[in-house]
Amino acid sequence: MFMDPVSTPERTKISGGKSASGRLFYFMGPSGVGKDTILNTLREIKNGEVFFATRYITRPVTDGGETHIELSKETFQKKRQEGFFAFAWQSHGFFYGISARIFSIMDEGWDVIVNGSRGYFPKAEKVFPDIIPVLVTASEATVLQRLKTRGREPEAEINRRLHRLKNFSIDHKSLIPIENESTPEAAANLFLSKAQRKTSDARLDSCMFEK
Ligand SMILES: Nc1ncnc2c1ncn2[C@@H]1O[C@H](COP(=O)(O)OP(=O)(O)O)[C@@H](O)[C@H]1O
Ligand SMILES: O=P(O)(O)OC[C@H]1O[C@H](OP(=O)(O)OP(=O)(O)O)[C@H](O)[C@@H]1O
Repeated sequence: MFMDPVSTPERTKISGGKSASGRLFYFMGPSGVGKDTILNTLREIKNGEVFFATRYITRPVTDGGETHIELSKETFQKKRQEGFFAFAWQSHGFFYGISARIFSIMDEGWDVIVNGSRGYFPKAEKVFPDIIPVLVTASEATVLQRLKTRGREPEAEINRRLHRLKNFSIDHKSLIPIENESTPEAAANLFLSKAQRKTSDARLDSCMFEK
């Protein structure tokens, strides 16, 4: 299935505030740690304006999980060559991409959130040096339980994903670490509090915290 990205409701407009220039938050963390769940919780919080980038993936939409745009491998590679993607990587036997639209969205003043890969992060940082990494973590036991509960992958694939759990260390001056051992709401609010701008033009962030 292919959906026209222009008609995709990626943007969640909540309260009407805009900052001068948008920031790029790059969520990452091991499979099953809860990234999608936290992002869905963030979407539901009605007190901010953020652009959530939809992912283009060669994984069938029928596999469940996040709402992504499914592309065939051929279409993905064609779009990649045409410069359609800001970020593109390969993992778990699939191709993943984030549209280059995020750059014009940020130019318009929107903060952007993408769901990325730890393995790809060094390249993403080269593409956009002001990127703000957000690393979601939980214990191995918690992640294993969550992968089993989600039930999207067979056991062998769950074991492969667990194997990648601790294979990355992210050392970055702007890193926002988010431990997701409590509720998704707690993790989402932790992110919002850490993402608050320190400067006085924090219109977006003050909107985020309006009750
Ligand atoms: N804080 C949490 N508490 C309980 N269950 C969670 C929490 N965060 C995520 N989950 C569950 O864990 C599973 C994996 O979460 P998901 O968001 O798909 O992870 P990821 O996107 O990182 O692979 C899902 O079944 C989800 O409902
Ligand atoms: O380099 P890593 O940090 O290990 O990440 C590899 C890939 O795994 C996750 O995707 P995907 O949505 O397929 O998996 P998940 O839903 O199980 O996290 C993540 O978003 C990356 O695309």
